Amino acid sequence: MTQSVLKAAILGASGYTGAETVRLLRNHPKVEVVAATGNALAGKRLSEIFPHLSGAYDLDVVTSDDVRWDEVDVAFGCLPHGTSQDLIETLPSHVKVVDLSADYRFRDAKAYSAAYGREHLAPERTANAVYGLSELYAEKIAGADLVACPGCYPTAVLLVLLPLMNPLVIDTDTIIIDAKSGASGAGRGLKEGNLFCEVTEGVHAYGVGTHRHTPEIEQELRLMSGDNSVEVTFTPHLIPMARGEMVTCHLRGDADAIHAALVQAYKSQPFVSVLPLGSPPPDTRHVRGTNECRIGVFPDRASGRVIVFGVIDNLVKGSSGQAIQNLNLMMGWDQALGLDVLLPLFP
Ligand SMILES: NC(=O)C1=CN([C@@H]2O[C@H](COP(=O)(O)OP(=O)(O)OC[C@H]3O[C@@H](n4cnc5c(N)ncnc54)[C@H](OP(=O)(O)O)[C@@H]3O)[C@@H](O)[C@H]2O)C=CC1
Ligand SMILES: CC(=O)N[C@@H](CCC(=O)OP(=O)(O)O)C(=O)O
Repeated sequence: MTQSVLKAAILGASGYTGAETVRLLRNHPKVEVVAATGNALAGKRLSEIFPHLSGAYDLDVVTSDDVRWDEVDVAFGCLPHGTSQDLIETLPSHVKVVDLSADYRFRDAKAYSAAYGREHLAPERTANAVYGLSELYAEKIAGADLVACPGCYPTAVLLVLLPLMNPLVIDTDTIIIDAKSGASGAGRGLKEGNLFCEVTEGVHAYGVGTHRHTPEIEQELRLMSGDNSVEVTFTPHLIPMARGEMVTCHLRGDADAIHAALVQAYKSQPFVSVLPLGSPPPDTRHVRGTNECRIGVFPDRASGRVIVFGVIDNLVKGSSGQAIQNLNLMMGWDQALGLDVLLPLFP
């Protein structure tokens, strides 16, 4: 690839993460979006589906069969799990892939099948894909051809927990994670559970004890700690807002040591900030529309536990923003390229 501008196809541009990737790439000086795909919505223009994108790339939404792949350098996979591998496995080998689905997150194809209920088409490819948690795996991401972006919950959870794993500064027997997400985390597809009346004016847990992000989180904690017995209790909740996600991690350890490990891990990172001890807890509105993860550490003197909060925007750091950060790393560019222009939308 010698040209100065990389040509990108957005697979699933008619969905939330696809549209957000298009919006963010409008600011990117080294990437041009040349193709946008959809399924049911193919045949429309992008601005018909998403009027807010009329000032971005107003492309025709086509099916992937109609993309001129010889003109594409990189594909962002913003497709449902399963559909993603079906399509990615057909792409010509010169196309780099940044996948936002779960299809290449598991090193072990059997673990993928157990969590997602289908056989993997390319067990070797998933075994060798790089897990795209940008801050922790930048060296592996650099030069990779296929990067699997973490799920939105695992992104926030692992940014909090991975720096505490090696050296270990918490008790790994008692990790409890309480998580909350806005409804855009479930995608734009029509689902009863996403109807306004099902979401507004209430909060409910879902996937209790069974959520598919639990094995993804445990895979990464086990790899980092070298301890295959690490388990977590992970409970997600749906809350009545469009975007934003908060994870509350209840840990056993020393608050000062936990805070110091997090500060050390992220001291040179542009997109993760660890608040000083004693600051007010972070709020999803402090990172809304940005690629930032903000972390706050609080000792609970009465219980001896430590409570660590992480907040992200699920559509930016939890998906499209991190995907672009990963492309930057893959290409050897500044990881913040095109992403550091964003200030939070508040309130
Ligand atoms: N939403 C979030 O916060 C996050 C999502 N992710 C992951 O990113 C991926 C995309 O999520 P999201 O954008 O929310 O999903 P959406 O449901 O909003 O969008 C899905 C996209 O995939 C297309 N699509 C669906 N079925 C097919 C098919 N059979 N063939 C071709 N295209 C198809 C849709 O096209 P059309 O609408 O035209 O039918 C649409 O463009 C998922 O794997 C999700 O888990 C990851 C992190 C966060
Ligand atoms: C609110 C909501 O429904 N959230 C989704 C998570 C979306 C996500 O980011 O994860 P994946 O990429 O693994 O789909 C869920 O709980 O399944």
